[in-house]
Parts: sequence; structure tokens; C-alpha cells
Amino acid sequence: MTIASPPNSALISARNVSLSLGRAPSRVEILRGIDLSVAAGESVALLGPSGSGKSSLMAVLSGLEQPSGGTVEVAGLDFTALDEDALAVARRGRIGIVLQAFHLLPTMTALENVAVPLELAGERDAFARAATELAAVGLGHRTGHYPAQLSGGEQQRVAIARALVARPALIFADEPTGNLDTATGAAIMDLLFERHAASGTTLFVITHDPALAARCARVIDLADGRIVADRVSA
Ligand SMILES: Nc1ncnc2c1ncn2[C@@H]1O[C@H](COP(=O)(O)OP(=O)(O)OP(=O)(O)O)[C@@H](O)[C@H]1O
Repeated sequence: MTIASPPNSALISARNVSLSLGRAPSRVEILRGIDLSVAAGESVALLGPSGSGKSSLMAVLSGLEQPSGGTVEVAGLDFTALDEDALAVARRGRIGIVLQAFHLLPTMTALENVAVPLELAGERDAFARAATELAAVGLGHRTGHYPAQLSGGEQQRVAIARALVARPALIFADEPTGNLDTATGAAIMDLLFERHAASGTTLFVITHDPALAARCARVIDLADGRIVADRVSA
């Protein structure tokens, strides 16, 4: 008789993940045997020197990039078995991504930037939900503005509203405050942590900022493509 293994309760489960890019002799080993499990509701900071592979690991865990080896499961779905289109569908509604450069569409208003991805996903009340989300990040009075008419902090709020509006279980943020002054950056992080606390959203944040890392319950150190420390935050 075969005994079934228990269901994997981790929200993110990476096993022996490797990533190499380029061809020999200039092939670069970016991730080397990453094993990582993140439970639903955790807040995780990913630290490490420049070039250690943080953004690459995030790209692999969020389904933006396929690893060269190993497996990545998110919410029980084997990302490594999916093609690009299926990955895009899998990310939709499950994963929100916030990057250092806000990546807003310059020809769309704040409201359209937040609503359009939802609308493309077939949500009928996309604009109403986008307006609610913009109000929640303190931009209810700026919905008709274009990105160029907004400050850096306001643009990042729009990017956060866009990431949160589909109510994803998992938020990835890659140095979300890197382009902002300290006070604005702290306010932006408050938004992400408020959502984490209120909705149990799992938060995975890449940062160089020790103060920001200390706000996460768990801190992972990456060096040269490997996890070298995985600890409870001090
Ligand atoms: N498309 C690519 N082709 C070749 N090498 C790449 C590519 N993307 C990233 N790399 C290399 O992979 C390594 C890891 O890059 P990555 O951006 O993941 O590091 P990081 O830890 O996020 O760095 P930073 O803190 O500077 O953003 C770097 O040496 C980088 O030059």
C-alpha cells in the first residue's frame, strides 16, 4: 500500500532551484540549489549584496522567470510545469508585484493604471474597485492624474494599489522604497505591512535597508546565489 504524502501546506515551496544564464564560456550561475519554504501569512525580507541573486530569486518565485533546474510551487501549483501564458494566468489574482521603478503606463491615469489589469482579467467592476484601492492608499484625490503629474511616492502608491487591487495572497516587493526619501519610503512600507496585518497577505520584500528588514518576521540572507542564513527577525 502506498501512503500518500501530506499536502504541501507551504504557500511557496522551492526545491533545489538553480538559474544559469548565457552560454559557455560566459555562462553565469545566478542561483545555486535554493531550498525555501514560505508559509501563508509570513513576512520575509530577502537581504544580500548587490548581484547575489535577490531579484532573480524573486523572478523565479513569482513566476516571471523559469529556473534552469529544480521546482517552484506556489499555492500548490507547480510553476515549473507551466508555459509563459499559463504562468501569466497563474499569477493573476494570486501574486502582486511591486518594483523599485514603478512601471506605470505613462499614457494612462492613475485610475486606469490600477483598473486596466483587472478589466483585462474580466472583472466587471474594475474601475470601482480601482477607485476604492486608490482611496485606500491615500490617492482618492489623484485618480485622474497621469504618472508624470505625480510625485515618486504617489507613483509608488499607484503601483501598490495596482498590486493589491486583485487581493493577491502573495505580494513580492523588490526594493519598493529604493527611489524614495526615507519618510516617503516608510509610509509606503506602512501600506504593505497594514495589508499584511489586516488580510494575512504574505509579504516577500527585497531590501538593502536593515530597518525595513527588521519589520519582517523572517530574514533570509543570500550570497552568491545561495541562502546563507534564514532567521527569525531580531
Ligand atoms: N539576463 C541576465 N544575463 C546575464 N546575467 C544576468 C542577467 N540578469 C542578472 N544577471 C546577473 O545575475 C546576478 C544576480 O543578479 P540579481 O539582479 O538577481 O542580483 P541582486 O542581488 O538582485 O542585485 P541588486 O541588489 O544589485 O539588485 C548578477 O551578477 C547579474 O549581473
